[in-house]
Amino acid sequence: MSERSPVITVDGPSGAGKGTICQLLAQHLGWHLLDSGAIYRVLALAAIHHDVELENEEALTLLAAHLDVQFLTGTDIDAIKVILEGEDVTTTIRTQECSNAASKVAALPRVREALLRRQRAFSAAPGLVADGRDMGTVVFSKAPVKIFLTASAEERAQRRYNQLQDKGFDVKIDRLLAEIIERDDRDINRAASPLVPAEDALVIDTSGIGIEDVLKQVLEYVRQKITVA
Ligand SMILES: Nc1ncnc2c1ncn2[C@@H]1O[C@H](COP(=O)(O)OP(=O)(O)OP(=O)(O)O)[C@@H](O)[C@H]1O
Ligand SMILES: Nc1ccn([C@@H]2O[C@H](COP(=O)(O)O)[C@@H](O)[C@H]2O)c(=O)n1
Repeated sequence: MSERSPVITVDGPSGAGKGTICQLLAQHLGWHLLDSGAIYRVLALAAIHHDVELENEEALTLLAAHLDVQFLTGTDIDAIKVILEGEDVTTTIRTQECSNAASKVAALPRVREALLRRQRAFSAAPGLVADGRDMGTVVFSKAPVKIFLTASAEERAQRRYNQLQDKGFDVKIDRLLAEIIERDDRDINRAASPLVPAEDALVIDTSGIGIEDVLKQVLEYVRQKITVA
């Protein structure tokens, strides 16, 4: 990691608003963006494509070390394309199947280890906004600004429901809530890099707080901690 490039880490459970806030923050600051969850999602999809079992740590570690993935940024930071082995998988990696598979492969310590260098390589001038579960605790543990976003499971399920309904998907909120609880449980209780706020992170419970107000709180905190434009 380049010592001169500051990193803002944003961790938290699924649906807490990390992706939304990280994109707005990176856009506002003109910084790079790391969506680390996308890397785990791509690995899970590669495993499915290559018939690798999601519990096979050895094979998955090898796959992770040689993962042929590209993140293509156009003029717009919110239009990042994800390319796996030459195929555009931007939409496919967002399916529920990939979400669940990602949280299974992410529980394996050697897989996480194999992806560390790839994630740290995103750190570059003028700065990086890093979105994930262990950005502040492990990947960028020396980051000068650490934020942990959370919200009740019910509110996160409702947000996901609204998001999927807007996209025309027919979904059941009970099923979304059950999947969120199951994924939280796996992420929080795994031995390797569990989902937990860094000791020096600002924790923001976004339940009942709109996106603009969360962004305002985050920006105020960033300005308290480091000098930014
Ligand atoms: N504070 C908020 N209030 C209401 N809706 C929100 C808020 N933050 C985010 N959302 C909405 O909730 C949905 C999920 O947000 P987002 O994708 O940013 O979550 P996430 O934490 O990145 O989840 P994941 O880890 O699963 O990718 C989006 O539709 C987003 O617009
Ligand atoms: N730093 C990270 C990021 C993600 N994960 C795992 O991947 C799953 C998908 O992540 P999204 O942020 O895209 O929803 C997530 O449930 C985690 O299991 C991780 O372990 N570490």
